[in-house]
Amino acid sequence: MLEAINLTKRYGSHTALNSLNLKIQPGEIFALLGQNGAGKTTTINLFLGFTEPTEGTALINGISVAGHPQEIKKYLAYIPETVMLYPNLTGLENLKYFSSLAGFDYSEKELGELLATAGLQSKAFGQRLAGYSKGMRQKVGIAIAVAKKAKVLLLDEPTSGLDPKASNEFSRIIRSLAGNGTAILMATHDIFRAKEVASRIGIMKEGNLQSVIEAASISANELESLYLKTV
Ligand SMILES: Nc1ncnc2c1ncn2[C@@H]1O[C@H](COP(=O)(O)OP(=O)(O)OP(=O)(O)O)[C@@H](O)[C@H]1O
Repeated sequence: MLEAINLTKRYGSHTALNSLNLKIQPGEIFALLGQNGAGKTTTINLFLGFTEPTEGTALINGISVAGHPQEIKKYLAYIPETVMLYPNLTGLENLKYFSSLAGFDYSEKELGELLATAGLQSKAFGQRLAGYSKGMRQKVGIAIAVAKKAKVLLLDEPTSGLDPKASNEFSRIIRSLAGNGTAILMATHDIFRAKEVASRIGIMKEGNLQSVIEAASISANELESLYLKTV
C-alpha cells in the first residue's frame, strides 16, 4: 500500500507538492494527471526516496520512506519514462542481474517466462539491450517488477513515446499486475490511457491534488473536459 500524509516538497519558496493526502490500496491503479510542473514526478520521487519531504510522510506498506530508505526498496519497482538498464547485457541477463539484486535466483526458463509474460518476443531475449526499442526496454522493466514480486509499482509517464499497440499491451500488463495485488501509482499525460487503465484518477495543479475521480464514473471525454477545466 502507498500512503501520503500531508506530503509536501518545497524548493526554496516554490512549493512543488502541497500537503498531499492519498492512499493507494493493493490492486489499485492510481493515475496522476497534470500539466508540466504540476508535481507528479515530485510525488513519485518522494515515494522512491529520491528526494526528502519538506513536511509530511510518504509510507510504503506502512513504512516511512525517508526513515527506512533501504527497507522500502524491497517492496518497490519503478519504471521511469526511459528504462535505463545495462546496454551491453541481453534482456535475459539484465533481468537475471536485477532480480538477483532483489534476492531472487531464477532459472533461465523462469527468466524467459517472465520476459514472455511482460510481452517481449522470444527472439529478443538474447539480444543486447542497446538494440532494443523503448517499448522493448519497458517490457524488461515490467519483467523486473514482476520478478521482484514488487508490492508497489511506480510509473512515470510509462506510455510516452510508445506506439498505440505497445501502449495498449502495456495497459493490459499493468492491469494484470494490479489484479495480482500490486498497488500502482502512475504519472501520465495520456488522459485516454489513464481512463482506460486506472481505478482512480487524480488531477494535479501547481502542487495541489485538485480532484480525485473514480475512473468507472466518467467517460474519456468527460475526463478531458474536467482536466481542461482544472488545470
Ligand atoms: N530539483 C529541483 N529544484 C528546484 N525545483 C524543482 C526541482 N524538481 C522539481 N522542481 C519544480 O517542482 C515543480 C514540480 O515539478 P515536477 O517535476 O514534479 O512536475 P511534473 O508534474 O512531473 O511535470 P512534467 O509533466 O513536466 O514531468 C516544478 O515547478 C519544478 O520546476
